[in-house]
Amino acid sequence: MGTVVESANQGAGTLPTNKKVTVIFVLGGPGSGKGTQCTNIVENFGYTHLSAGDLLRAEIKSGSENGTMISNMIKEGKIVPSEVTIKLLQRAIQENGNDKFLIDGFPRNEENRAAFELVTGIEPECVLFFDCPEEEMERRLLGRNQGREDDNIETIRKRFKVYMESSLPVIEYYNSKGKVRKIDAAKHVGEVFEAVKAVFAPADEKVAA
Ligand SMILES: Nc1ncnc2c1ncn2[C@@H]1O[C@H](COP(=O)(O)OP(=O)(O)O)[C@@H](O)[C@H]1O
Ligand SMILES: Nc1ccn([C@@H]2O[C@H](COP(=O)(O)OP(=O)(O)O)[C@@H](O)[C@H]2O)c(=O)n1
Ligand SMILES: [Mg+2]
Repeated sequence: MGTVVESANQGAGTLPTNKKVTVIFVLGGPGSGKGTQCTNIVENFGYTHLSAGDLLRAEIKSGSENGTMISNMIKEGKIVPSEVTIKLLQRAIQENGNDKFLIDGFPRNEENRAAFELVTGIEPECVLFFDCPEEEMERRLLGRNQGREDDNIETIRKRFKVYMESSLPVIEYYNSKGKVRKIDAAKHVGEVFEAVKAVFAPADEKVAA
């Protein structure tokens, strides 16, 4: 299995402004620990973290004309139309000085995936997939305490259904292209990060460590 560093030229894409970037998609069910591990990766490997959910929540707060629509979709656990989310991601990439991005919680369905590829021309370097049993994800979401309107049991069930029906096929698509790095996300945060590090660190560094 190639590491991120070994295959550094495969994941590049060029945005309309000609900015060349490397992108890793960070996927997994709601509550699998995507955001938590992205924070660790940022601290250790110099990536910039872009959470699609965070960008959508910021868009609601900014008083955007799409705010009510986005808010209603999130409360129902539905996936916001790609056009909206991709614009936010593109803007965030272009405004940032970094050229290495973790895109967390996107693409969440086939429409997200195909539209992003078409609009940005970016192919992900690889896909980090946090695999976690539903009952553990449910426990984590109910204990998250971030005041999120979608972290209630009714919406959580809807999000799990959307994940199974719409998001897992995207992971399967990338798996068939050999891009998925599957991580057992049911373990403690530190243990999960050890597995994440193995994806990022080149083989020679692993031997030296
Ligand atoms: N490995 C873990 N074990 C236990 N709790 C975790 C773990 N990873 C994250 N959490 C907690 O679970 C909740 C969901 O994690 P988060 O990173 O927000 O997941 P996601 O972005 O995939 O929804 C948070 O309260 C977080 O602190
Ligand atoms: N690509 C995306 C990502 C999130 N979202 C919406 O934002 C919600 C929260 O996403 P999130 O990534 O912050 O949620 P977690 O998986 O981190 O719990 C999702 O349930 C969707 O309603 C979306 O519509 N499209
Ligand atoms: Mg998250």
